[in-house]
Amino acid sequence: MCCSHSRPYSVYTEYVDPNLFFSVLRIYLSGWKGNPLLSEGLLYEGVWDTPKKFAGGSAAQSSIFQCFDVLLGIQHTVGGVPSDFAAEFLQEMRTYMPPAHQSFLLSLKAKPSVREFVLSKGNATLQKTYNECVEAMVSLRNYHLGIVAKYIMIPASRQSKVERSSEEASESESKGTGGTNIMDFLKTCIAFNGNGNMAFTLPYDWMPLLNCQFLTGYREWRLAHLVLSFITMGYVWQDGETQPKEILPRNLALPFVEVSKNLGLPPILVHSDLVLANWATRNPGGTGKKHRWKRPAVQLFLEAAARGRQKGTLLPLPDFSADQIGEAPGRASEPEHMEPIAFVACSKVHILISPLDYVNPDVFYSVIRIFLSGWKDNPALPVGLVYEGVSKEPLSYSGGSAAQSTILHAFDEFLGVRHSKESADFLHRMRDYMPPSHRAFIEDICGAPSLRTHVLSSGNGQLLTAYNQCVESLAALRTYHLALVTKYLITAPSKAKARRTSHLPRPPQALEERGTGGSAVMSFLKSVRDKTLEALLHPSG
Ligand code: HEM
Ligand SMILES: N[C@@H](CC(=O)c1ccccc1NC=O)C(=O)O
Repeated sequence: MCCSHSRPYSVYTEYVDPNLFFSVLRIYLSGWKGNPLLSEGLLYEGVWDTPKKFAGGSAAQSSIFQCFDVLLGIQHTVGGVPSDFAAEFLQEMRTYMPPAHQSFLLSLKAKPSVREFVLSKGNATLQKTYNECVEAMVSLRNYHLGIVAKYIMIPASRQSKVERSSEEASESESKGTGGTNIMDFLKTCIAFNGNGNMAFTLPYDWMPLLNCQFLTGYREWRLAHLVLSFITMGYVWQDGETQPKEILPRNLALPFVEVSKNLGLPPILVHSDLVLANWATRNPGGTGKKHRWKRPAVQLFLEAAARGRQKGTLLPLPDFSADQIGEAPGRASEPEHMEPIAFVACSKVHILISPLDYVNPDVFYSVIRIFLSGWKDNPALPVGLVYEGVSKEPLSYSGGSAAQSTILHAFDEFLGVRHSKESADFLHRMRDYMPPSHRAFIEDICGAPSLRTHVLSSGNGQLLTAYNQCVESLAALRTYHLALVTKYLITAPSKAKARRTSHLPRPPQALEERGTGGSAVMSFLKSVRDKTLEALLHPSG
């Protein structure tokens, strides 16, 4: 199907200058319907007595996409919230097409769609081809989103900056507010898809130089790190592990390094991007607990399979941020409450790991995992990545890993678990990938008097039992995690290899032996679990 090709778009976007398009050409395409500049419409003198409203010229009036939609049985949203009226809009756009095109669409609509035909046949090959066509449409529309961002959103944000700065004249110039407003850019990259989930547009072809001075407040800096890290991972691994990008372009590298320095984080995707910052309130205006449902905000992992370049896979992740554990009953300062707190905390994490069961292990391994991979201890990018404009030498950073989650580090220190030198070295290195306040929190726990020594010296049997329950539940959690890792990293890939055909890309091989954080997975995780058990106290005498 011809839409598997985005070349015609590339040709167009190669020679039309975005600023010229936005500030000179675009107005001549505008109409007088829904246009505040001509809100009453236009009077066609001598033709009609009253002004008429007509929409401006738009590629939505091209019959080709609509034709594919009808053929493939793709249905667009009808009604709903005011901004969600795709079907009505596209229908109206048909009235701007030449009548021959309109009647062609009508004749297509009158027949059963290809979708119905494919469904009725129950033929797997036919279904696969059909799905490829649908995916090609998605890919093309994603590509188009990028074009819209490049030709409208980014020039618009520049213009609003120019308007602002002409008001503030020399003041803003002296502050060096050149480049694109990073927040406008981030908003442009993150768009809502039909399900209300946020999705990304990849800016590889049009990434402007971003100005971080527009970021206000910690939350915005964290959002910037989250988005820039996703774009970076997508960029580096877009063509798979055999052809990683070795240079991160300046327009991405410079703001990413600046944002990272500001936050005290490394310039790579970290656990605090993927999990901790990756949620949003479902209904920001709503009140009451029901309305404050958290959900992952940016969960799109970028996959370059089949040259589509802009596909995505949703990765549902639990949010196991420390604030949830704060809901546990009891007060930390009182020893008798120690058991409920640590126990509830561990079992909460346990519950929160479970939802991962619904992430398909094949998809995780073959599609998603590569985008968590880093450029340290990774044979696919052994020398590291050059951050253009930052350093001539390549820099090495470990990939995103839950070993960067603060919670088990905190429990280990709190309970006095001592790991082997090799595991401890790795885990300590992972602390450099945490937000500095998390690192400091762990250090505070290390600096406090030892709970384990206190329990031992207290001679209090109840306290010792409570302590041991906590250690056991921590070890049980690690045993559970080991089973999860076996399912996702051992069983699934070996089954995938044994199968000859799959719609998924060939599973990557570079990190077969290692975790995305760089550890020697099974021996590391077993040692960490076994050393946890070694912390158990035995009543003396
Ligand atoms: C698909 C699911 C998962 C896989 C395949 C997986 C895999 C791994 C691997 C390979 C490591 C070793 C470190 C590295 O090199 O990256 C690791 C460590 C770790 N993972 Fe997971 N993980 C998964 C989900 C989770 C979840 C949901 C949690 C949430 C609590 C978690 C918590 C940890 C922790 C805390 C460590 C550090 C070792 C420890 O302290 O026990 N993992 N994981
Ligand atoms: N280190 C793991 C992946 C991992 O850490 C992970 C897997 C699923 C969901 C979240 C994860 N890490 C979060 O920071 C791996 O080697 O595949």
